[in-house]
Amino acid sequence: MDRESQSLFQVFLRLRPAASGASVGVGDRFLAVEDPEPDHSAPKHITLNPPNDRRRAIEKFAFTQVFEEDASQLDVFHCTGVVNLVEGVLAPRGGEGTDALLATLGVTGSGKTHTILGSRSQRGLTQLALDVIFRSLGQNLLDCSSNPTLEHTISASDPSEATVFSASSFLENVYGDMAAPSRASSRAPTPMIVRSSHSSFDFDIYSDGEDDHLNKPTPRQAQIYPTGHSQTNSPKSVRVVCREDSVVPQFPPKTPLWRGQRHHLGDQAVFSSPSLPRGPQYQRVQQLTSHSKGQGPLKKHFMASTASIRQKAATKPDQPQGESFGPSQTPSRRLHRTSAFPQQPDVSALSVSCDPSCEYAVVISMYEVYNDRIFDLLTPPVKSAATKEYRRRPLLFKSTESSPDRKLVAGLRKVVCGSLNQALMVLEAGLHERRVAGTGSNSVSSRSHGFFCVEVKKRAKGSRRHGLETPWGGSALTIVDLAGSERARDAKTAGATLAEAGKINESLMYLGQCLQMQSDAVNKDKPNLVPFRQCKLTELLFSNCFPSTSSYSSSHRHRNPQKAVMIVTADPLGDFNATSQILRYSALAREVTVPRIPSITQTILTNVASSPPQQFSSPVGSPPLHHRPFFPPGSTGTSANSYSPTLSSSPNIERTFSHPNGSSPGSDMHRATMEVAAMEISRLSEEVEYLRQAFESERAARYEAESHLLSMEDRMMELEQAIREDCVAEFERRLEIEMARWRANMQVEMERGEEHWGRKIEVFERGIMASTSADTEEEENKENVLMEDINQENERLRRDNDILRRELACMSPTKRVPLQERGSDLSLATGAESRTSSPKPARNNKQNAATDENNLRKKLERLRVSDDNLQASAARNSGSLAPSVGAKKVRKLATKRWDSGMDDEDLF
Ligand SMILES: Nc1ncnc2c1ncn2[C@@H]1O[C@H](COP(=O)(O)OP(=O)(O)OP(=O)(O)O)[C@@H](O)[C@H]1O
Repeated sequence: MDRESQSLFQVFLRLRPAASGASVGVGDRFLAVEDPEPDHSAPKHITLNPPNDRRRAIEKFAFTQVFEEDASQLDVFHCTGVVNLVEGVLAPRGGEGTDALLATLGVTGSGKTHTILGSRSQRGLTQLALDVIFRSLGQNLLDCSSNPTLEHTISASDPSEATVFSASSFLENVYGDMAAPSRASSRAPTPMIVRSSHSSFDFDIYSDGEDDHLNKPTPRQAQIYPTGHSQTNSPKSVRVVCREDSVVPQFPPKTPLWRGQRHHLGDQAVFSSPSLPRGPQYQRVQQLTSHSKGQGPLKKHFMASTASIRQKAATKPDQPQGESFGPSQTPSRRLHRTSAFPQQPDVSALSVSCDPSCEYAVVISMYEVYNDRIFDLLTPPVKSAATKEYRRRPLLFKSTESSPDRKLVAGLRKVVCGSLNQALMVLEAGLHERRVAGTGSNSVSSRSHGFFCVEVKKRAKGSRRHGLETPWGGSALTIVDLAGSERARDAKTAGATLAEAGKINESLMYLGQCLQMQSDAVNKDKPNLVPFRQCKLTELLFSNCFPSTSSYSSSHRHRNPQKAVMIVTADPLGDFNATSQILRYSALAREVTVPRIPSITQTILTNVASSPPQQFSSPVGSPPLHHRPFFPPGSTGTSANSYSPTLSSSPNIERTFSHPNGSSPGSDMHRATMEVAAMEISRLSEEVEYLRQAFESERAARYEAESHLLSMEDRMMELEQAIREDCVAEFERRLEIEMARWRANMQVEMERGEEHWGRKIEVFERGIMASTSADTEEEENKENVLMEDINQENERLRRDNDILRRELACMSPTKRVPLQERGSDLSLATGAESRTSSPKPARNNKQNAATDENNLRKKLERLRVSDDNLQASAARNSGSLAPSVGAKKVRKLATKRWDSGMDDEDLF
């Protein structure tokens, strides 16, 4: 058995064409395809020349086959043996069939999705495989519309706890789901206008479905990509949109295409070998598909147009690149009309045999592996009550009761399709849910590993006739579009998209380990210990690769290990490091050659007159080996031409050395051995020299790095110091500000307090004043009463005075009544009356007058005394608080008294 057939995967390499308008060779093309070996029509080997670094090793890789840039979708379809895979699944010769896996692997933007799902005008391997399957099944295919119990019976015999739908009910549900637009979370629309995030102008690229249009660069485009780099590799993150994106016909059509429709069934058993040699047949295929050769990298596969319709964050100029839109931002759901699906390449001439004694059913399911979890793409997300976000439930990859020996994705939604169109529409619906985002490397970059499963169920015909439903068996073709590895720097991803990229790269790393282990195992005849349980992706890809060893297997039907094909895609003008890494772990064989400059060894070698052809064989896929000197292309000297190393067709690489002149082996064996030894010594010493130089340069680089590290540490310390000082200064400045503010506040508070107390004192004073004035008023009232009394007394006395004066004036000395007889006022009055009524004798008149005078004086004296008393009592009453008022009154009284006194004196 040859080594290639022992591999778990056949590995093909497909090179992506350069961006349209780019001239090959202008950019740094680092990958060269070796000419096919004489016994092979197609190339199998490539050489990887590190750009701009002649000291790096030149690596050679072997693949099952290499597809150059001009290979069409049909070439890839034929030569990768998809038809073989389909045949294995249909099992025309009876039995359960063989599961098949077809996957693409590569750096982001290298053309994986293009290969698997095609472009707007070219179908991908998925559509072609589906076409062949439906065409091949023909009349043996059952449809839910004609077999109402089909759905039920498939569901009953499905081992994976799946929910089975008929295509018509599923599509009606999906396309009639009015809530879908608001919740579809994975794909946002691509705007018609594409803006370069680094340029100030709009950059519009429209596709009208014609390849030529796509391939012609606009003047602006040519300006942006003058050196031939593809857009997808451009750091300018240009988004490519298609005109049809904005004019996608309304769906569903008025007459649903799936109702009562059966696809045209091609003739049976027209089987074409997928392994077309590169002879006339290959040429014919190339001629047939020559129209598709102009595919440029600007084309989108037709599903990608859906993706672009719902393109996410990075396509919006104002959105941070790579970020996903929320569900609410997703506009209406627009899916393609089946007539809008591309029809080319045409595989109507192809079909494979199916088992004529069996009836078949095609069941489709889709899921994606995102962040190492499996999500069903055909089950709509459910709105979470807590977060109000649409979420999908992750599914388990496990053994179920019905499949104890085999792990399956449990709980998927599966759709029974009766025609190619139905299958394409289900595929479209599933892709609609798949996560994509625009990154700096690819405008429609897959952010998850997408799995498209076509289960071909099979059972013996006529089992229903006897009322017994035989359970369905069968196999599946799984088509996988892996997410691309990417470098965050190039992809310019951030946030969630960056985290996604981390998970993608991690799962691809595990996949790489598995692939490397399998190639090591094949090359070294070691047991196949592939560590595929490290992540979901590798589990899904590898767990069916091995024959079942479970104890259950005896009681269950035997399953063949799956047949697997991996198509590695690479852009020869893309990122060298990322591409070489993928090639390293995916290649079936690898050889590393240390480059050397022609030296004295060559001279020795050229002087060797003759040497027998020598064959050296070395295992490949092992850690880098240093083989015989390899003369890089372009190096001078005959030896470069003489020793052109080639990788053999087998994964085991062999190097054959032959003399250009084809001269016969030397007669002297010893001499030949010595020459070979000399060659080897020379080579080894050159290698030693090279390694010494490499070591020296590495050491110098290390010193440089260390000194750089030290200076960086110093710089860090300085920076830290500066930052600390800045912090202190800032702290002090703020403290100062705070203190000033505190002081100002304090001042304000104090003023407020003073004002407050001032107001309180004022109120208190007003209270005191109010009480004082009340007292004063009372005193005044009392004084007024006294004054009134005094005034009355004065008035009375004045009257008395007047009376007395009148009496004095009117009275003759003889008739005058002596004053002493009037002891009191009353007696005065009565005396006056009595004097008027009884006159006295004249002899006593003088004496009486003198007495009267004395009486009057005494009386006046008494009055004066009574005034003093009044004054004293007034002073007593007024108290200490109003002495001035008392004094004033006293002075007033005194004035009155003296006025009265004057009056009295005037009287005398
Ligand atoms: N063989 C090809 N012929 C023409 N165009 C191609 C080819 N391969 C890739 N392209 C173009 O290159 C661009 C990127 O390709 P694609 O989306 O398939 O990359 P990818 O590897 O799937 O990227 P990712 O991993 O980010 O999803 C697309 O515009 C596609 O049309």
